[in-house]
Amino acid sequence: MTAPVIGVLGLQGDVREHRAALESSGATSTVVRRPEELAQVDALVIPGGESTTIDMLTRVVGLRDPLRSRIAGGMPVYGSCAGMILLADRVLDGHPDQQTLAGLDVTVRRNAFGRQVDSHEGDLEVRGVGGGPVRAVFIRAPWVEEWGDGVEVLAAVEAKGESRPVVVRQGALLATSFHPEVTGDHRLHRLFVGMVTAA
Ligand SMILES: NC(=O)CC[C@H](N)C(=O)O
Repeated sequence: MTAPVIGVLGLQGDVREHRAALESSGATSTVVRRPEELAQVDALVIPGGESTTIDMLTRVVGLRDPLRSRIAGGMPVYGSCAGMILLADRVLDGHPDQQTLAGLDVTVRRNAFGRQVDSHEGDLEVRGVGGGPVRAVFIRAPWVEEWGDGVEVLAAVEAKGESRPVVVRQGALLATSFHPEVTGDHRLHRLFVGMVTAA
């Protein structure tokens, strides 16, 4: 079987690191910055950054509607951090003008972990990812506050007295609150490439 072609949305964030992680997980990777480039890919990674900025830039470059329709049409997408926010159907603490690409039946809270712990790390068991805990690097990260029946919670952390999902999956959509591309551990990218191959 030929390797799936997975695009990395190249408007902001760790584009090079995501591409390297995808390539080492058996995919061919490419950068997506224009609608013509989106049309060439089987699947997409949306890196972290600032969700309001990425939202604004997708509109500027004419990618917002093509992205929304590819996602609604079942294209596999992995969103990390701001990418999780962009996939969410509902956002708490968003900017008043902020919109998302939608698809994932979750409500996410932006910057959920609060000021004292803007950035932190921890080891997490992720369902479906073998080989021991994953080092999770959270940077002004969101968490999932509500989720629909079709959403599988693959990992959660305890915060403010409750269990907060930080890795979720719904069909061909995968989202993490943290940044796996910065640790050199490619198991989450491998999970996603497996989802793309199966789709
Ligand atoms: N590391 C990140 O992607 C941070 C996300 C950012 N706080 C936002 O709301 O978009």
